[in-house]
Amino acid sequence: MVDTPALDRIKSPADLRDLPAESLRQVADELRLELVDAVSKTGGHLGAGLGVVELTVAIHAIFNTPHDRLIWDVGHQAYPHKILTGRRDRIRTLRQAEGLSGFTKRSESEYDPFGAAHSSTSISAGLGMAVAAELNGERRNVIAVIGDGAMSAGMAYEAMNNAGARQTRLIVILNDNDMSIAPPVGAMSAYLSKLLSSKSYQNLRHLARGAARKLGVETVARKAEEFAKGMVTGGTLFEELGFYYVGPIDGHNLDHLLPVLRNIRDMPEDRPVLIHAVTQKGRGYAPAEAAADKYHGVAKFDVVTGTQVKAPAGPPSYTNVFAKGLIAEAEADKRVVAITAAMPSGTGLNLFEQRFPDRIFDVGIAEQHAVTFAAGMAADGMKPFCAIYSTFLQRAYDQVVHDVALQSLPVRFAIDRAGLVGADGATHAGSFDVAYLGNLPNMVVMAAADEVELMHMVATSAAIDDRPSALRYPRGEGTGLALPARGSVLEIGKGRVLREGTKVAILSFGTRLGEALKAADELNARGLSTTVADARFAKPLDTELVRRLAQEHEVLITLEEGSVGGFGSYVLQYLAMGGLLDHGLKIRPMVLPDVFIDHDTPFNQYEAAGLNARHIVAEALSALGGHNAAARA
Ligand SMILES: Cc1ncc(C[n+]2csc(CCOP(=O)(O)OP(=O)(O)O)c2C)c(N)n1
Ligand SMILES: CC(=O)[C@@H](O)[C@H](O)COP(=O)(O)O
Ligand SMILES: [Mg+2]
Repeated sequence: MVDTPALDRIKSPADLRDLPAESLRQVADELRLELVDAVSKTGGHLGAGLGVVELTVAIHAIFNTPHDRLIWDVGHQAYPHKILTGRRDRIRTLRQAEGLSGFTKRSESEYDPFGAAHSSTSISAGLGMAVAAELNGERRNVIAVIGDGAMSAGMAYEAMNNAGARQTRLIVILNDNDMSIAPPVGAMSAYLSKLLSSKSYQNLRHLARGAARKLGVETVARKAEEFAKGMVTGGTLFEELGFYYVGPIDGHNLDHLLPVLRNIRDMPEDRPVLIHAVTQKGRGYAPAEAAADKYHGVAKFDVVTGTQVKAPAGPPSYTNVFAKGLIAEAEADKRVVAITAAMPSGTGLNLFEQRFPDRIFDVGIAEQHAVTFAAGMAADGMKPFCAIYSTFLQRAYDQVVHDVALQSLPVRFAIDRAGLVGADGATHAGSFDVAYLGNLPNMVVMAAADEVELMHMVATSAAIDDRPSALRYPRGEGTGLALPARGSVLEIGKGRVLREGTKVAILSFGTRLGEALKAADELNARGLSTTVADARFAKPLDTELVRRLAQEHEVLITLEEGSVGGFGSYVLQYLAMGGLLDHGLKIRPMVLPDVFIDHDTPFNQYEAAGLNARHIVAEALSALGGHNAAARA
C-alpha cells in the first residue's frame, strides 16, 4: 500500500470542494501513487489514467458531480475517477470476477452516468443529457472528456455538428495527449498539434513557467484566469462548429485547470464549450513515460522497475499467426493490403507493417471509414484485409451490408477477439459477428478451430476474389501446433470430420473444437460413440456434412463461440427446410446465453456461458434422456 494522507481524507468528490489548490495538488500526487500501485497488482489500462490525474481532481473539485454529469470517453482512463468516487476500496478488484469494470459502468456508481469502452460516444451521450436537463428545466453541467484518438471517429463530429447548432450548455474537454494506442494518425492530429504551437498556448506556458517563481502561485492563477478569459485563439475548427473554444491549456497544471473550469462553470450563457487540455499519456510514472505505448495496457508489474510480469512463453497468439499468414499472402501477391482502425499492435498489423510499410493503412478510430475505404480498394482490384476486432466491427455494420456485401466486393474481414475476451468484459466480447455477417447474401464466414486452420483461412480468404469473406479467431494463444510457411486454400463450404462415431455428433464452429474433443472422450468413455466434426464455414454451410450427421446420429449438437442467430441457426434453418427435423433428430444448438457476460478469465466466462466440455456432455446426456441435466445450470 502507499502512504496517502491527503487522499485518505477524500471519501467522495465533495471532500475536494473546500480544499485550496495546494491541497488539491497533494491529493493529485497521492492519487497518482495509488493508481500506479493498484494497477501494478491488477494489470489493465494505466497510461491514459496517469494522463488525467490532475484533470480528474480539478473536474470533481469544480463541478458538483454526480448532479453535474461527467462522461469519460472510452472509459479506460477512469481509474482515478473511480478512486475519487467511492470505489478506492475496490480498485484492486479491477477487471476480475465480481470486481470493478475496467471502464465506466452505470450499474457500478452514480458517478458513472454513462457506460463506455467503445470510443467516441461521450459527446453524443453528453448532449443527450444536456438536452434532457433543458427539457426538464434542470440546471446542470454536463462534461464529456474525450481523447485526441477518440476525436478521430466520425461519431464525435456528428455530435459536435449537432451540439454546435444548438445553444445547449455542454462542456467538452478534449484530452489531447498526442497518443491513441499507437501514436495518433490523421489530419485532426496534425491540426491539434498546430493549435499547440499557437501563440496563446506558448504565452500561457511561458507565464506558468516564468512567473510562478517570482509572482507566487495565487498571482499566477489570477493571471492564468485573466489569460484564460481572453484566450480565444479565433477561427479554430471547433469555433466554426459553434463551440466556444478555450485553450490549449496545460492539463497537468491545476493553476490553469481550476480557474478555467471555474470560469466555464460560472459562464452565464448556455452554449457548447470545448476546452483543449494538453496532457501526457503515462505522466508521472517514468517507465510509462519512457514506453512507446505509454503503458496503454499493462500486465501486473513491479512498481520500482516498471517490469511487467510476462506470462510464461506459450504458443504464438492467434493474432500473431494471422499476421504470419497475411505476410505470406502479401509476399505472394502485391495486391494484398491491410487496414486497421487504430489497432496496429492489437491486430498484429504492426508485424505486417515491418514487412510492408507501404501496404498498411491505419485510418484512426474510424471503423466505418475503414470498411468502405477497403471496399473502394477492392472495387479497383486490390485485396484488402480489414483487420478489426469483432466488437469494434459492430460499429461499421451498414458499411459491411451496403458498401461491401450488396456489391459483392471482395473485402476480407480479419475478425480478431471473436468470442469471449476475458478482462475487458462484455463491451469487448466478440459475440455477434457470425449472426450479423452470416445473414448477408454473398458473404463467406469462416472460423478457425486452431492456428493451422487460421493460416489456411487467411490463404482461402486471399483467394476469394468475387465476394466478401470473413475469418474469425479468438483472443489469446493457439494450441501449439506446428505452422506451415503459408496456408493452403480450403474448399469453400466444406467442413472436416475429426472422429467418426454413431450415436452423438458434435459439429463445432471455431475454437470450441478443443472442448468438443474432450466431451467426445467423456461420452465415448460412457459407451456413447461420438462423432466430432469441424464445420470450418458457417456460410456457405457444408450441407452434405450436416445432412449426413443428422441422418446417421441420434443426437446432433452444434457448438460455437457466438450468440443465437449464428452458426447453429443456419444449421437449423437448413435441417428444418430440408425436412431433416421431421424424423425425431435430437438437436441441441449450443450458443452463448442471451445475457452480457461480465469480465473474468475466458475459461470462467465460458463456464458461465455453459460452453465447456462438461456442458457439452451434459447436453448430450440430457438429449438422450440421461441425468446430469444439473451440469447444464
Ligand atoms: C470504436 C473503438 N475502436 C477502437 C477502440 C480501441 N481503443 C481503446 S482506447 C483507444 C485509443 C484512444 O485514444 P484517446 O482517445 O486519445 O485516449 P488516450 O488513450 O490517449 O487517453 C483505442 C483505439 C475502442 N475502444 N473503440
Ligand atoms: C481500451 C480498449 O478498447 C483497448 O485497449 C482494448 O482493451 C484492447 O483489447 P486487447 O487487450 O484485447 O487488445
Ligand atoms: Mg490520446
